[in-house]
Amino acid sequence: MHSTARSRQPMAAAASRDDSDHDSSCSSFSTALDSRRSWISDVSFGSSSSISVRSYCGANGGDGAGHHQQQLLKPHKANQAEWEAIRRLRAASGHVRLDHFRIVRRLGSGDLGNVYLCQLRDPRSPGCLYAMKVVDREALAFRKKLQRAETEKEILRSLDHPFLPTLYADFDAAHYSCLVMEFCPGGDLHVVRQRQPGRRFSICSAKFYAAETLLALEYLHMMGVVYRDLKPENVLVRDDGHIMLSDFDLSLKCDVVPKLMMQRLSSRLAAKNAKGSISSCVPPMQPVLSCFYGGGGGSNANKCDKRAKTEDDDDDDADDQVLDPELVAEPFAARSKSFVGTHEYLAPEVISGAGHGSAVDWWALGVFLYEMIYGRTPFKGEDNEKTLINIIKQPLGFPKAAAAAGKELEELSRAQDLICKLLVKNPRKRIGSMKGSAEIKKHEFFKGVNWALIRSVRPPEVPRDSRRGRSRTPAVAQKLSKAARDEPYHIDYF
Ligand SMILES: Nc1ncnc2c1ncn2[C@@H]1O[C@H](COP(=O)(O)OP(=O)(O)OP(=O)(O)O)[C@@H](O)[C@H]1O
Repeated sequence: MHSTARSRQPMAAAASRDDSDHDSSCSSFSTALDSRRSWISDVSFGSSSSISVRSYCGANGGDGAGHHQQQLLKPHKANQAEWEAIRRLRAASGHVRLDHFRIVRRLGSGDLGNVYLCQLRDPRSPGCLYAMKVVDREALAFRKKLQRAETEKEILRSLDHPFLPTLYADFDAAHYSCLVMEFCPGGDLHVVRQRQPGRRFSICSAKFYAAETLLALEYLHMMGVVYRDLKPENVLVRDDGHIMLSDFDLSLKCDVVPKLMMQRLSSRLAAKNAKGSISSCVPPMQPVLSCFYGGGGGSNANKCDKRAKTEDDDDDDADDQVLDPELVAEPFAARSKSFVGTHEYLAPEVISGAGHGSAVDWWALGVFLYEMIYGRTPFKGEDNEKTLINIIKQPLGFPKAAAAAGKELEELSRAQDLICKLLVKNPRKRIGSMKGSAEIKKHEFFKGVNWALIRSVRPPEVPRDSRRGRSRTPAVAQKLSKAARDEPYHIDYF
């Protein structure tokens, strides 16, 4: 259905994506737009107490002391070469500036600006590569999209998670704003999928990518960010094969108040948990998802099934229940009427304009999982308008299973069950809408996923250079001659 990666490039024109407030009625849909393109027509609402965009520094930012502190506090990046190189630079020059970098090539273009691969001119940091997003503030102000760029910057500054981008530095140069982030050499999941047999991921690969994406969304929700633009094109692959969710210009930032939710638990299980014995299918220090390695998983899974059944049986015994508190940090109060996202991934409540919150990300996770497994999105119509009608009206269906059998078939039916629960049209009845990610993580499809150690799992695919143990640095960037290091930079390069 989506023949090539090219056909899914965002279109250049984006009349409907701006910061202006707009009634989110269906009449504003442009059916000519690429259905894979993200866009926004924004009316945010809600009680002012529930939505507040926090400002981390002055409007024009710059790599100054204002948010220095914030950029130094990235525990996940401790000892990482790229991070250390930027820290050294800051210590030596006080600021990070455009002329500290050499642009290697353009990585891509988005609605807001261009992204370049670049490297530091500092000879002490050979091979440190970065992705620099450059936006022309004057042009954006003219197109009324400056606020989106500011929101993206603000969100990026606040992130520190292995599956989300690290903002190493941000600064202004003339009327350009530059964001220096991690470079992902593995491309995006849309492109990666095109390379798979039948242009579909295996269930195990889909499970891996969905699990990491779920963790990224969980963290974002905990930070009060509703992502609103999940699609394979926005899931980039790092040099180690793990994912990085990118592109936050459509995200909604709001306050989140963590809640203690009480869940019913059998007294036996509660006692077990209290002793530190956590119910899990995978032994605590086993950094694998069994299905990625074939062997060994089956027996584990069987045991797990049996244990789960025993616990379920316990749960059925109402006299034997205790209440177990569970911390849920989900931006339940977030509400927006923006018509925002990518057509094929829009949740029904976005289309109806009834107002939406964080449940839109769980809907999008369902579409994402569906597309990874079946190679197409579930409600795609002949044009954008038909796609939107299908999302609202068409019941969810699955293509006939191809040659799946045995364990693969079992996994497929678990995946289908999760997709059904994520693609519930009523957001209040959708999985995740009551207890956030915790509810989804417990679904049978993710049985065996060691959430805490998924970072140590070998991903389904690792970008070629790193797998061979070579530097992932492209040849062009590996050795920077003195002349290249010192060559003047031209702001009109952009
Ligand atoms: N950190 C990165 N590493 C490698 N490539 C990147 C990185 N960030 C972005 N890119 C590439 O640059 C392109 C443009 O990125 P950007 O975040 O501006 O946009 P986008 O998703 O296309 O934009 P939008 O949806 O906002 O129009 C992406 O499609 C991706 O291919």
